[in-house]
Amino acid sequence: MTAPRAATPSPGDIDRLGLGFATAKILLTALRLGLFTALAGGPRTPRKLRDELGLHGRGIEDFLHALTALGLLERTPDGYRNAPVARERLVRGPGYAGGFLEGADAVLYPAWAGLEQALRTGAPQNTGGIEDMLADPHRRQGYLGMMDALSAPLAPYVAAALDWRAHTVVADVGGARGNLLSLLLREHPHLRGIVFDRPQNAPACAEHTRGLGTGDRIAFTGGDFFTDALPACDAMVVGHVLADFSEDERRALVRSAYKALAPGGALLVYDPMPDPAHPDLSAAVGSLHMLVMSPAGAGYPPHNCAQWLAEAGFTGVRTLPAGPGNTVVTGHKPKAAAASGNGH
Ligand SMILES: C[S@@+](CC[C@H](N)C(=O)[O-])C[C@H]1O[C@@H](n2cnc3c(N)ncnc32)[C@H](O)[C@@H]1O
Repeated sequence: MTAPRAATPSPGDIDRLGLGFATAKILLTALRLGLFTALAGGPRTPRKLRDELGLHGRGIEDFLHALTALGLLERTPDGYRNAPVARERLVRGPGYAGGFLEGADAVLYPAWAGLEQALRTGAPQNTGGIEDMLADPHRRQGYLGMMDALSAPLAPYVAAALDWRAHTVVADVGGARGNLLSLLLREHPHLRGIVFDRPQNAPACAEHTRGLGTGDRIAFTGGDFFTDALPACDAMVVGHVLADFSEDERRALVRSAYKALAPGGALLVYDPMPDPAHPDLSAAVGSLHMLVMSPAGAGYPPHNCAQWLAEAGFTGVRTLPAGPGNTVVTGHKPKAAAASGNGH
């Protein structure tokens, strides 16, 4: 069977695709400079912006012109001002959508410069591993913000993927600072939660869940999900985690999940799950992030995940789309299963 064809670019599109890095860097640099935030106070001339942002002056007109052509700024007789979308989403403060992009600029952009090298060698192109990053409070905070930005749009899909009335304690394994779990618990007030993650994330989780009003319903367990038992629970979320690791490690984690769940409990996995039969740029890009950022990670087709769950003993395995680039897979531990696992 042949795969459905993706949209065919015109010859003119090819240059635009190839120079996409320039457009990306214009937006990312504007965010890094705090340009949209500076313009929240009203229009500014290029000269005023140069002084406020500490710039040289050369190139500023072209830079502002480009942002205007992108629809992010508007030119007025008093100078440049934010276009409506920039006013709503790119000014630092509530509703700011630039946090993830600022993190992507700092972490992903340099790693993507090594895409060719990653494809040739299979080696990640970032500097330092997760433990280095977690040891640095500033980088850790940026990382946690990026994770929140990636998973928050999936919360409605997670909240709708199971009949949560049948569950009481949900563990979010690799749950970071409890952002997604908080959104789920706010949607289903009878649930209590456990975040299982590296111990370094405990203070951030306590602070973040307190801020979201779920601190009294969420406990934190620190550990290593490859060497420690996972928390006992009757529902478990493993999101944006399996794709960071090799296939053997994913299978091992799914088996640990099965062991920790009570009979009748449910496992929910979400990740970028590119399926070659259905080309999806978001899923493929999400998967390539893992190529350049991790030693063995990659997205995987939904049917592979379904198979790992079935091999571990889960039944009723279902696959559900979860917005651009992500898929949710769920399965249940049979009610008759022994709590300690199925012997696989
Ligand atoms: C990509 S983030 C996903 C966070 C969250 N689930 C989400 O969707 O936003 C992976 C998480 O797994 C945690 N993690 C990585 N290796 C771990 C390990 N060996 N044991 C426990 N947690 C780990 C990281 O600290 C991080 O919070």
